[in-house]
Amino acid sequence: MTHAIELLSATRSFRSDDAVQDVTLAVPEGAICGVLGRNGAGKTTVMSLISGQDRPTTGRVLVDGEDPFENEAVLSRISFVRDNQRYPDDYFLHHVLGIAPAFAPYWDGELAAELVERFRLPRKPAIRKFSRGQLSAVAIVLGLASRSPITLLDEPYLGLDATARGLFHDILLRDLGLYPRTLLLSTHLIDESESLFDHIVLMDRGRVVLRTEAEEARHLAMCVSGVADAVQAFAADYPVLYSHSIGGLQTSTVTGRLDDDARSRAATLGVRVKGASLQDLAVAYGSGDALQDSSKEGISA
Ligand SMILES: Nc1ncnc2c1ncn2[C@@H]1O[C@H](COP(=O)(O)OP(=O)(O)OP(=O)(O)O)[C@@H](O)[C@H]1O
Repeated sequence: MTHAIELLSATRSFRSDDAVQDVTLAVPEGAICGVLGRNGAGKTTVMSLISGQDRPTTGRVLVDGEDPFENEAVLSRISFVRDNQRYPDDYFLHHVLGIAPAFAPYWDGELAAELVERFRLPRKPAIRKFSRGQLSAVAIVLGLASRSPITLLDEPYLGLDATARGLFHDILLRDLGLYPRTLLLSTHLIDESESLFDHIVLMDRGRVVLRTEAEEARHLAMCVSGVADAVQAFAADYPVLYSHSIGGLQTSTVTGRLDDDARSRAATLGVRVKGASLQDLAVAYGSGDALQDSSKEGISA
């Protein structure tokens, strides 16, 4: 399998703190990879390393098999659109759209025009006066219309209304179908974007705690809830990722497939069980309790 992006034991330290620690991951060419994790987990730092805007303190980052840092040939194939993209104070939308093709050799003006129209982006006022959602829409226009073989979208949904989010999904899938490329997307709106991903990288405190194909993630774990004693009896058979209790009730996320055995055991014990969603996994791994378990699982994308 050809990997568009590889990180090999990459660490990025700032003074004594590691923003990203010993990260190893590989994203196959043409995949849509969700990069998930709590605030400060290291998602933006990973994208900065991949886009050559930053360099690992130790370890390696490879894009199409090469170090992207100061590598013009590689950088010309990457678009990195951040959540806090800055524009000059006097810039209007037409300035941004006018200058974008100079930085994006695969730029498609027709797609940009369609997105501007469908996101209802105004020609006036200046971009600095745009609402939070309009700024996100500008970032999406740049990210999608660049048609870069490697596209990194860092939290593209901030402030976007539900219609605009649906539009983004539709156009993203349509355009990637027509012009396949490798896409990394970080988001906290996990439930909404889950269906987009074919790979998942889940980070916590600078480390990758789970990397897997999205399909596998759907069968990785179960959430069981009910009276604490019964939940604990059920969970005794599985590695527990995360538990929380209120009063005498408990919910636990446990590693294991929701199969007929699990269902009948849950029925016998009188607890509710369901397959863990990606959001459930993100909560479980983000609790910190699951760090050791995940490395034991040895899950890899
Ligand atoms: N330039 C820097 N100097 C010092 N610390 C930094 C720097 N950049 C990032 N960090 C730290 O590295 C950690 C990871 O930050 P990062 O922005 O990658 O997280 P994130 O997962 O993108 O978070 P969020 O979801 O809140 O955007 C944070 O603790 C952050 O404070």
